[in-house]
Amino acid sequence: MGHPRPSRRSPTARARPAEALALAADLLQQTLAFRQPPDAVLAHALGQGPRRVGQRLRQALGDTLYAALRALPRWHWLARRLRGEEGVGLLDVAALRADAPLCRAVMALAWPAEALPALRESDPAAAEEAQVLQARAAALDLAAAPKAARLGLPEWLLQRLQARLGPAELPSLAQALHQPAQVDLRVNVLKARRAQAQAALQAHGLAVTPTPHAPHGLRLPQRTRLAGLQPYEEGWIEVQDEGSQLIVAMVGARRGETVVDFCAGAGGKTLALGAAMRDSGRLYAFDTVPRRLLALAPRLARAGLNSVVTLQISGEDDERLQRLHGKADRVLVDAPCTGTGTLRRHPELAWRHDPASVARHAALQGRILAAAARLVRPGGRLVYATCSLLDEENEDVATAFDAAHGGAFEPLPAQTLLEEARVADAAALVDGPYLRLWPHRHGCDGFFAAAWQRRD
Ligand SMILES: C[S@@+](CC[C@H](N)C(=O)[O-])C[C@H]1O[C@@H](n2cnc3c(N)ncnc32)[C@H](O)[C@@H]1O
Repeated sequence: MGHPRPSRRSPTARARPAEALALAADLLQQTLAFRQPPDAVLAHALGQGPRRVGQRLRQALGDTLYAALRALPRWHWLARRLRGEEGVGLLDVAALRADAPLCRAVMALAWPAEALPALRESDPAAAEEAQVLQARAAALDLAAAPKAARLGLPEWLLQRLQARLGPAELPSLAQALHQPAQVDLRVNVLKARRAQAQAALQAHGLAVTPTPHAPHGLRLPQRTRLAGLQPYEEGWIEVQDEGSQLIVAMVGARRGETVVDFCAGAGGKTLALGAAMRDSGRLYAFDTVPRRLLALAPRLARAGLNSVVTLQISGEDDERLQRLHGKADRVLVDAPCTGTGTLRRHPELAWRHDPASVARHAALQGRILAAAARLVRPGGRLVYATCSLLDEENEDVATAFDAAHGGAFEPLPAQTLLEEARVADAAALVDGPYLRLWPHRHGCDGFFAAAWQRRD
């Protein structure tokens, strides 16, 4: 059964200051339609129309939308209990989206304490409403709520994570996934050394420290505007999570080699591979989505990379790939995945995916990995990576590849590859032969990587 589509009108067009919570509810409804990510919903809704929303309210609405998405089943359970509903079941996202008053209550409950002054300033009645709801919710006993509400993640995801980590560790993972992420930077070794970039950023007053593991990484404690700063404008640094940097370290690309970034997207890892190759040899960046590859061009220019060849492919079986069969020294498959390792940054992904989409991704991942493997030369290296937390997209894909290609590809232990790349404390980053990063254990996004060498 279909649900009413959210209004296509810009909410700002009818938002008076007294309607801040209605606007908030509208933002949540639009986000849960999954036509665009929350940042785009916010930019679209608040960035045009009569500017009746002040800067402070804008910021507060953004913070609240993310806070709501991060623990959605908890707010949903509380909101329905406050409506007097007993025995509230699991969150049904489509039903929530269709229920504007419920969305309003969810946003009121999720409104962070530090953002309440901004609400009070622009809409005192809404601030009063939020405070009353929050006080009433504080009197409810969350212990009676389903586990998904207590931990703030969907049931299907919790089941899988619990099977993997056990019940004791699950709450600390859930808590870590609900925290906003820090900002990691990768120093572009073509242009600067890490200490040099750190000093330059500190000169701008930024509290930047080296990342614990990645040799070229720096960490900022929170989101910071980098545009306009000399180290950024001159291409010394690039925003990249430490986990992504560690995946590139596993590829071990060197000067003069032929390297393929099979799922390059907007090229986060391509840029790091190009720097590792000192802009020599040949680096191919493939993707099926042209708009992503287009976004790569200015980033290549800023990073000073000339050796990258971008190619939009129709899919993993594009015939033009045959020319590269058996030729590449290294192939990275940074596969399309559910992104469950990045929920700190993209909390909406928990609500966009379900077991069926996990299965679809796993099937696609297996096909892409098998196709990409054909490009590896004898003695060359293949790396498969995801930013998913789920075995189905990680170990299961690697194991299925072993079963089908074990005669031709020998698994390489991640720890050895990381140590060769001068990654600090590599032993803490691996699980068996694989790189396995968890937000609550390693403080970065969740990542997985497996590597093989093609037998001669
Ligand atoms: C995880 S993202 C890549 C992120 C990128 N490597 C980075 O570091 O910024 C996966 C990418 O795979 C692309 N993709 C999806 N299906 C593909 C296929 N059959 N062959 C190649 N790329 C594909 C998607 O368009 C998406 O950009």
